[in-house]
Amino acid sequence: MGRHLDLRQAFAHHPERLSQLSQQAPYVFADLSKNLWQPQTEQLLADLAHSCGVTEQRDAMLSGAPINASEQRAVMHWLLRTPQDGGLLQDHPVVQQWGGGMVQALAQVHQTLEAMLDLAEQVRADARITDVVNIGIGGSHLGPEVVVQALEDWVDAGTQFHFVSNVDGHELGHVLRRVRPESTLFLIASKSFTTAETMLNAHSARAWFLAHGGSADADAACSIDRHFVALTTNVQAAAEFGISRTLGFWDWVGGRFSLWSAIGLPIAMAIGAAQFRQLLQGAHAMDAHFFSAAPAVNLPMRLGLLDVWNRDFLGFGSRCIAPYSHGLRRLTAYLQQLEMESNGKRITRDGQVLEVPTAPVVWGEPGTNGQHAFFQMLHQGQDTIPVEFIALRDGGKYLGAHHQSLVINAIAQAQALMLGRQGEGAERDCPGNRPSTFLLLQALDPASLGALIALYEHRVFVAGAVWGINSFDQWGVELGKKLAQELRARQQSDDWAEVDPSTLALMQRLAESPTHGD
Ligand SMILES: O=P(O)(O)OC[C@H]1O[C@H](O)[C@H](O)[C@@H](O)[C@@H]1O
Repeated sequence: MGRHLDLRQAFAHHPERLSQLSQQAPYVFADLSKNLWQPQTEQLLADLAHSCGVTEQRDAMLSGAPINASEQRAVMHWLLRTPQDGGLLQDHPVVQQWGGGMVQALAQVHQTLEAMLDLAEQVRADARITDVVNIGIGGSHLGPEVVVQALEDWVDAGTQFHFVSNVDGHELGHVLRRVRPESTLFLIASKSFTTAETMLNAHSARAWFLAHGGSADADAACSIDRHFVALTTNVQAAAEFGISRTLGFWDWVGGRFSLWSAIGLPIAMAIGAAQFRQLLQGAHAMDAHFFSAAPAVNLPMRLGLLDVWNRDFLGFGSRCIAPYSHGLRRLTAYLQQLEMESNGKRITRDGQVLEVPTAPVVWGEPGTNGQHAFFQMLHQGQDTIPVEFIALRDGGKYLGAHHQSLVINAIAQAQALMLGRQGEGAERDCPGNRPSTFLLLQALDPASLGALIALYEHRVFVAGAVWGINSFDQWGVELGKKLAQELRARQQSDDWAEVDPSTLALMQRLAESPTHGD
């Protein structure tokens, strides 16, 4: 049913294969027929999902239950794009059961959304602001960056958006050399407002601002108050930093799920309030599909189960994402955090070591560039690597011939992976029978992009629910941060005073005494 399936034979004997293994979902058409599975496979996987209680776990998320158990938090990023009246979910039986707490949470969501959109429109109307610098990392960076880049057709040409994330001074320096304090707005984006890279970048930006004509005096024309905004759940820490304008959000919004919240302010500034609402609307349409559609025609369910099939039954250790769209050139980086930080885990929710592999390595680059870089391995390498093509039905205003060429290349590559080539000599032959998924997005517009991102969020949920892991915490990132803090303290301590702070001396000293007190 899996590795022994010959896709060429399957299509030859079952012309109905495409219609059985593809479907339309909101803004996205998915062709799953070139994967190494059969309709019966999907039925068995649906039985597996049923036995793992995936639907019950999904409904628990919709009820506002604290399903992120290790942090005792609800998981409600989907609430951020739910209309005040519940929208397409208002008749859902679980929503019908919502208590006052959920109703109040939804009201707070809309209160914050209106404040955020008002601020966004104020900045867009202020001709003095020509540059917006978002300082944040991880979920406080990747989501806003991919959306602002993807929706550049809607971005006001009069304002430049910069995303600074790395602690490497080159990145912040590159931006500061190109902006002026009086025409720049700094967004300090950090859910915790403690992340070391973001805090150092924020302090350096403030120092630069004050050294180049900015003032700490709230009444000054070019003041911290007017030129810095904090996006965080930690309002107190933002105030201590000296920022008076803060847009807050809630603990039940995970960092990698936060672009729909105040973290999305740079998006709203870039595309405007109306288009930001379209982004939310597209995601909500996908939410309603995920929470309501039957498993057999529930695209996030089918894709999440396909991920389990490819990883655990076929043993594929990675998945290549190939967006055939320059606008989606940062999508893979975003999906790496979404998928690998959510499901890159070995312990189940009840503390047991998992016997099966979980999240694959997610990697890739836009097409057609990938065809000139790593597609050789995909066609003739020793490992089978599932490929995920993402193409646009409507290429927008850019040069029709270019879009046609782009989509034809994507389709041809999927076909070549499946068909392969035989009989032209060992070095020229391609084995074929290599799986791929083809996602055809309506267009690169706010609603379609919102739906696509929501599709990936829910797909990650489904795979995590089958594996029985908590897809919403990320304890693995704490150790490195802790060791970095200890190393910084050791480097500044007396007993290391004689150690040359150069990297090599540090590495040698660490080799002699790996941990504190050695
Ligand atoms: O938004 P912040 O609190 O600054 O956190 C930024 C990032 O820090 C860590 O890397 C977490 O693993 C990420 O999930 C988070 O997005």
